[in-house]
Amino acid sequence: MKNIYQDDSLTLHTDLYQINMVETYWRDGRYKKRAVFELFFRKLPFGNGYAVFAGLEKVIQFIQGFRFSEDDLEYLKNEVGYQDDFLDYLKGLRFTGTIRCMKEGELVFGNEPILSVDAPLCEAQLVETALLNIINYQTLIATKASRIKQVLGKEIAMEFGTRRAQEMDAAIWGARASYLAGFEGTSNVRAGKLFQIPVSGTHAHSMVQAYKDEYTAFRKYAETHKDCVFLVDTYDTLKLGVPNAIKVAKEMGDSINFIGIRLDSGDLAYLSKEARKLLDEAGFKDAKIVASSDLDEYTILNLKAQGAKIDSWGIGTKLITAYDQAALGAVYKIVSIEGNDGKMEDTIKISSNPVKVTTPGIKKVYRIINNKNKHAEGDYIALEDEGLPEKKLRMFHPTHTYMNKVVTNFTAKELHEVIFSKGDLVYETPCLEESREYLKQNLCALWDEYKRTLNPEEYPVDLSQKCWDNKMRNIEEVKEKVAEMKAE
Ligand SMILES: Nc1ncnc2c1ncn2[C@@H]1O[C@H](COP(=O)(O)OP(=O)(O)OP(=O)(O)O)[C@@H](O)[C@H]1O
Ligand SMILES: O=P(O)(O)OC[C@H]1O[C@H](OP(=O)(O)OP(=O)(O)O)[C@H](O)[C@@H]1O
Ligand SMILES: O=C(O)c1cccnc1
Repeated sequence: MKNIYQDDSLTLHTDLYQINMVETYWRDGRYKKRAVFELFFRKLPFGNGYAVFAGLEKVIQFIQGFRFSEDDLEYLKNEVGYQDDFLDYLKGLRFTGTIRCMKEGELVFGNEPILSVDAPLCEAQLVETALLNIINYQTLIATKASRIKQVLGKEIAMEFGTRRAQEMDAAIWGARASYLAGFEGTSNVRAGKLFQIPVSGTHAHSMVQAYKDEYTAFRKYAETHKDCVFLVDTYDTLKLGVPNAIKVAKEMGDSINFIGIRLDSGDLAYLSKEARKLLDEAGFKDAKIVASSDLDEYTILNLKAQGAKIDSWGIGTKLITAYDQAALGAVYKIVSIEGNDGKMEDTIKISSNPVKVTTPGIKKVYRIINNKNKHAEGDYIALEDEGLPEKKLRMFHPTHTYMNKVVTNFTAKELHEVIFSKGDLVYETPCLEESREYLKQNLCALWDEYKRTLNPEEYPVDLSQKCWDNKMRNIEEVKEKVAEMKAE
């Protein structure tokens, strides 16, 4: 069936309720009220000690292209039933607000604003869904990839997940997030082209099956390619696969670059150790062993503990689908709104679950770096307009306030950059390589205790005294108001 509408804009990449709320604000005349929303997640994914922020580049693309197309408006009129006057308003709508955000490759923790949108209420509301969609996925995959890299150290990690990804966009942006997080490359050629990520690849079992035997398949491949990694597990890894790879490598000599072999099934520890012996005995001490097959940080760690002789790792399904945790759970919450007198007023959401009570007010996030050892002491969230003490900073846990410390001789690094100012892009986006390097530096400044993959220490994310007092005051005020409303 031919679709009558073009997929020519991303602005409708939102939930219907956002447009419905916007219609209410617009008809009520409230739509231009200044509002500030913050995007954050509550709990670190995978039980990790940190998350890696990714998604800003796509957020920028989305905001720059934010406008309803003629086709979008036609659809909203014909199929959803909005009226012409409201559609006229939507037609002229552009993003005119200010966005502050952490840089890609920043380390991020629970309950701290990654991004804030300060814009007319309608605009801030309409971008929510897309921003969450982008950041939730890319940050999740970057974090998973970083966990895997923590286990691998300097060993090569290749992203192989496209065929198992949740559709094409996920494959592309997941490959980018993995590279940002320290992977050495991807098998996805389009991601390579779009983001200048190194691409590499071996060959599949189908090629061996197409030629019926490994010797012919490897030989034909070697006659057509300089760099060769032969997949040796189609029939019998140690009796047929590896010997055939060695035979072809010897025959072809310097006319090929025999990089090594790939194992994709069976006992990867045992097979890699035995294959290593065969390759060494044949004089191919530099030949590498690549492994793939449902790998993740747990299997890799276990294979290493078994003394597996694997040099390079192809990682697909469990990375690109964030197999053990499907969503990051980031949310977008309003923290301040312009009141009738034009002044900004804090807003709070109360919940019976204490972790779901939001922190009101426009805030800044600082990373407190110890000047002596250059490591992070924790993150400090302060109200936008409060100054930071220069000499002595008291940090305390926002829930367990008895957990506290005084930090001296520190540098407070503000983590938000202004990305859009009054609708204009003012941020110079670093290239992917720079963001990748930035993450490496950030990880160096994080104590190992937060980086281990199993039961890491909890990194402090603290509120300033003013921010904490303000939250408590807001909670009391709302409780009083609720009590009054109940009494009426
Ligand atoms: N020595 C090992 N220790 C722990 N896990 C291993 C070891 N060797 C392989 N694995 C993992 O065990 C799983 C084996 O998967 P499975 O039995 O489904 O198939 P396979 O051996 O890969 O064969 P096939 O691809 O033909 O299904 C994979 O996740 C692999 O990473
Ligand atoms: O295991 P993953 O981490 O998801 O890595 C990607 C997988 O994709 C390929 O298998 P597939 O069976 O799709 O094709 P093949 O015939 O090339 O083995 C490859 O051999 C890996 O096993
Ligand atoms: O190049 C490979 O070996 C590869 C690429 C994608 C998926 N599986 C394997």
